[in-house]
Amino acid sequence: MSIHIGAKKGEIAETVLLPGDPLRAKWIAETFLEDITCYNKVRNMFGFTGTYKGRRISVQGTGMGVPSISIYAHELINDFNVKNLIRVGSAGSYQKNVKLRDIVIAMAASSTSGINQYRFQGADFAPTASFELFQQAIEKAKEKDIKVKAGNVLTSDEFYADEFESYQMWSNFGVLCVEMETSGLYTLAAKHGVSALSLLTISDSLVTGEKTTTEERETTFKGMVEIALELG
Ligand SMILES: O=P(O)(O)O[C@H]1O[C@H](CO)[C@@H](O)[C@H]1O
Ligand SMILES: O=c1cc[nH]c(=O)[nH]1
Repeated sequence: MSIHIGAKKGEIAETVLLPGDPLRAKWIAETFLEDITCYNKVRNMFGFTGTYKGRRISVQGTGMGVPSISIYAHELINDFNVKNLIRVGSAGSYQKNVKLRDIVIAMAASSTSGINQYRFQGADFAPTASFELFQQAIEKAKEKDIKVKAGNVLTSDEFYADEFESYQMWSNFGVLCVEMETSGLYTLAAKHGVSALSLLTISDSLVTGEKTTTEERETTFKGMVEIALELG
């Protein structure tokens, strides 16, 4: 057991799916996995282990933002020996051609989060996806005939920006969408020599103002999860 994860050694698989929302973790476990056990209820940040096509896999809620996912990623890697960390999150589109429910694979994550500025003493670190997981995700998406987009995403420290139009700068530099965790996840994976990938489903668009419902954010996004479950 670690500070935030109430599992015993061996109860968490080497590959873990990481939704921000703990209820999405529950939905993923109940919908896709067999023989599930709930190994974590600390702070209601549910974690489950089960099997998918005979392979052991876990799914752990991370909460929102870089500080929260950093706690879970740190403990999963250091206390539970997790090797593949695959985020399955929602994101807001920054581009006209990135539409509601599109799947975006984060090749890299720009960020407004201060932690890497502090960590690298003002220099820039480029948090990038695991090439192996990225390649696998592209292949699996092709096999399943699921369309994906891939590129740079923004990991933001704020959901509600003071200036709504501030998204334009990132959009002008080709950033596909905004979410709140990937930069932290990729940085910790690099630090500890493990693999990470973020798959994101577009839940709303800053360009058009369209939105999915709360229920959809909790319990849909099936395509992204079907790809993620095959990785590692
Ligand atoms: O749907 P999740 O995985 O939580 O991801 C996105 O949704 C949350 C904001 O509503 C942030 O955590 C953001 O990254
Ligand atoms: O972080 C997020 C997630 C979804 N939509 C946004 O606008 N921001």
